[in-house]
Amino acid sequence: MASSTLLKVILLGDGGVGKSSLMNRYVTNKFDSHLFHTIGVEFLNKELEVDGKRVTLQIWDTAGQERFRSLRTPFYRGSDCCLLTFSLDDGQSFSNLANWKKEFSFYADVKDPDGFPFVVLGNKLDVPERQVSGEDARQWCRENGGHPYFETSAKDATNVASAFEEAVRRVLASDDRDDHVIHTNTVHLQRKTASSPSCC
Ligand SMILES: Nc1nc2c(ncn2[C@@H]2O[C@H](COP(=O)(O)OP(=O)(O)OP(=O)(O)O)[C@@H](O)[C@H]2O)c(=O)[nH]1
Repeated sequence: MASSTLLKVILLGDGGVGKSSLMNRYVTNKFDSHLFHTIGVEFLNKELEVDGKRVTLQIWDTAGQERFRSLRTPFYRGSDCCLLTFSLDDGQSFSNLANWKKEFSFYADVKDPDGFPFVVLGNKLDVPERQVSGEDARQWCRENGGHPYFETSAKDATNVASAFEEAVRRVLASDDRDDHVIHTNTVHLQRKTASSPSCC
């Protein structure tokens, strides 16, 4: 019987840092330079194999703008991994990482935030006007739980797949629960496409 592990990964970070773009780049390999702000949450599924293990990644993209807070927070529970995202050309989005970690941990009911599989993404690596150095970002990660750090570009696809794969590795390393396993002859997961995202 073919089986796959279902993992829920959630993207958080300020509005405009590139969460939707990262999800779209990873799942559909496309980039849109005129994306609208997300309202609430959307998700796409991606199937992949990591270290010989089949995984169905359910990627949840959330609205980063403060006014959508009450629409996104109900979807944090049950996340296996959280991608804390900021933009390398926006120092404020980096300063806000701690708030995002706190908001996620509260609404997802995470008892030990530093032990949870967070992965930090500094996006828009392709933009020359950089405001956050790699050293500052790595230091923040070291001081806040030792989370892995990736500098990505949704625009030119740099490091996007590596970041999601590392997220999967972190979860698999931290979690052997059997309740993630789905059997493909008993459960049919509908593949979502970028043209018809699920929107809540
Ligand atoms: N140059 C460059 N632009 C990017 C990159 N990623 C996203 N963008 C652009 O940044 C803008 C915002 O991207 P989104 O993906 O909508 O950002 P978001 O974090 O989902 O925003 P919210 O939905 O408001 O939370 C869009 O114009 C994107 O085209 C990147 O890696 N490089």
